[in-house]
Amino acid sequence: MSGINIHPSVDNGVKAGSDQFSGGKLYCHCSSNQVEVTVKAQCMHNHVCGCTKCWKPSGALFSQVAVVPRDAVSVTANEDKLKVVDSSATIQRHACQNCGVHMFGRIEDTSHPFYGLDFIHTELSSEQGWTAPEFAAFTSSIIESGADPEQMGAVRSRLKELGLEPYDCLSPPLMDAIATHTAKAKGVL
Ligand SMILES: N[C@@H](CCC(=O)N[C@@H](CS)C(=O)NCC(=O)O)C(=O)O
Ligand SMILES: [Zn+2]
Ligand SMILES: [Zn+2]
Repeated sequence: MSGINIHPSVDNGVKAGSDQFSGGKLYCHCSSNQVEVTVKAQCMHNHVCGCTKCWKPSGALFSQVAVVPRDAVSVTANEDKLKVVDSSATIQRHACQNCGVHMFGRIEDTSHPFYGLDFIHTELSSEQGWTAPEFAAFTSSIIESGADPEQMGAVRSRLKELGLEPYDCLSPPLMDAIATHTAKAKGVL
């Protein structure tokens, strides 16, 4: 054990996903009347995120977050418990008002590069087979939640040991995809 709690889903090693997997149900942490979200798709671009906005389980330095097509996501129980955490954010994070867990994040701006994709935390599902996290995003942002800046070398080493290359924004392929979208929107590509 390293003593560094990246996220419970990866702290004992990153488990590979399954090609046959096609989705599952997500549940909030309430002991009764749980919010249930049904996801009818395998996830993509799973990663750990160090930013202050993504929901992290208690004790974890990072969130684990992936995307799925928004039309594959539906709230199938106790939708009345959900509320958008910050309506001014690009990603509208729908959280259970009782336990605080974020059930899905949605982009409503149709011009956004990631419009059409919802953000989900696959550890809210008991099913195995979700695509595994592939990299670490917004690593430096963990400091904004109170992580010791002196610890960053050890955190980045641990991420590399787990095969989660640390970046301080998104991964290069995703940053390239965003820039390509922006360039096309501006007409320079
Ligand atoms: N340093 C900031 C970074 C926040 C940030 O930009 N988060 C990324 C990754 S989730 C993002 O795309 N945010 C859009 C949003 O939260 O709506 C923080 O930690 O709060
Ligand atoms: Zn709840
Ligand atoms: Zn984030």
